[in-house]
Amino acid sequence: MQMRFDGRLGFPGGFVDLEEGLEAGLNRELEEEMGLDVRICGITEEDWAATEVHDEQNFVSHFYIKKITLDQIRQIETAATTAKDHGLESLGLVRVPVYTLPRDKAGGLPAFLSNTFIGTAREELLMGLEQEGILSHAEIQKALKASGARRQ
Ligand SMILES: O=c1[nH]cnc2c1ncn2[C@@H]1O[C@H](COP(=O)(O)OP(=O)(O)O)[C@@H](O)[C@H]1O
Repeated sequence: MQMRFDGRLGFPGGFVDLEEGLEAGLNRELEEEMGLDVRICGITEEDWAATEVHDEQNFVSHFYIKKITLDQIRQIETAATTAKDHGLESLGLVRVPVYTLPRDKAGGLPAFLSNTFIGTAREELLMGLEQEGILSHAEIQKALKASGARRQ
């Protein structure tokens, strides 16, 4: 995820121009915000995961999930600090702790979830973790309970 300019956590992305198309617009935003080399890890239609209509705010959001290797993650993290929007729209990439610290049962993912997220980003994170089999539904519920946050 990334720390946004407004101090909230969210996913890299942004508004897409009608004429450019969804994946092209997303890849443009990923390049601007985190310096993603779209020739190596570009997003395609096959990575689509969910769509949500936001009636009150008058927009539709699309969420994509792409599995990449640890090497690719490292490359992206290294490039991110030289991206066009680094220090402006994006204040840095953030890895998500997907464990709970046994010490206090609230460190790790529960503590991470108690941060402030933009829009439905927390929901999207949890959906992605479950959909990709990284955490079970029960593990997510447990982390949410320990975090004091409620699933929307
Ligand atoms: O990661 C995300 N998940 C879900 N919704 C998001 C995410 N990032 C931004 N949004 C939503 O998209 C809309 C525009 O967000 P943002 O504040 O980034 O654009 P802006 O800077 O052009 O106003 C907001 O309504 C926000 O709630």
